[in-house]
Amino acid sequence: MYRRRLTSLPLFFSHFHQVKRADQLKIYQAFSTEIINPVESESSSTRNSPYVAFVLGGPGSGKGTQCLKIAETFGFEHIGAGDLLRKEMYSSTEEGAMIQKLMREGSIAPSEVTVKLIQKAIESAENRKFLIDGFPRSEENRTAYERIIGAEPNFVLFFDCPEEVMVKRVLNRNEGRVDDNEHTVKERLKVYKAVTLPVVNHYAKKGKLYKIDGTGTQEEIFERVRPIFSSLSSLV
Ligand SMILES: Nc1ncnc2c1ncn2[C@@H]1O[C@H](COP(=O)(O)OP(=O)(O)OP(=O)(O)O)[C@@H](O)[C@H]1O
Ligand SMILES: Nc1ccn([C@H]2C[C@H](O)[C@@H](COP(=O)(O)O)O2)c(=O)n1
Ligand SMILES: [Mg+2]
Repeated sequence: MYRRRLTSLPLFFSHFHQVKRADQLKIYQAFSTEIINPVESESSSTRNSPYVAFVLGGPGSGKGTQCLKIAETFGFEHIGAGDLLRKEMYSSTEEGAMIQKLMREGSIAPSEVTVKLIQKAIESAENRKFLIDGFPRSEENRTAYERIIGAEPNFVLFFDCPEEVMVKRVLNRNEGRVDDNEHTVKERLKVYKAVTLPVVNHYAKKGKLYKIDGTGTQEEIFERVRPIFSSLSSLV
């Protein structure tokens, strides 16, 4: 069954041409989407475990916006790690107060807290296909997920966007977020470069990373994302 389903893949990948980078990683490039060593794994839904895509990118790179479109078009459940933490933040607990402080500083919450919230969201959903948006933000997040959930993601989407574009989007967001201000966005960018980009590189080396050009209109970006999910619909 697995082999038969994979026969559609060469068709999909024929839209991409292979190029070699200086570091010898193979990259399949189509328009602005790079698939670094694409790996197709057996359909998780057939094994009854969740099918998971992590969604990464800097603050304002468009993760949440694109996740909404993917969820609507391809039937994935969208779990925003930041959204879960924000919900927790508004609970009048000690943990809520701690999260609020971290968010204002642009820091990352303790991995155990975030992973437990994600675990609860996965377990309470009827859907078995998930987009986990804004996670893992650090190597510690990543290893905590592997330890607590006992699995790796099926693949990772990464929205690559210039810093000035991200800052402009964040400062125009106007959703009342405690971290949407010039000071916090600068801190978040520092954390992103120092702590999140190594996680992106980890998945690139493992052949699990789809790198998407995050510039242009929301629609243009979604057209770069669409083929990835279209090619999956026969697998998951
Ligand atoms: N392609 C785009 N062009 C212009 N504005 C965009 C685009 N994509 C998203 N936006 C807007 O930019 C802001 C940030 O987008 P979004 O919330 O999706 O980013 P994010 O990556 O989830 O950021 P964060 O990590 O801070 O949650 C939002 O106001 C959104 O409407
Ligand atoms: N894995 C995560 C995800 C998010 N946070 C905190 C820190 C972020 O600045 C904030 C907002 O997240 P976003 O909505 O931008 O994904 O939430 C975290 O600590 N750990
Ligand atoms: Mg977001």
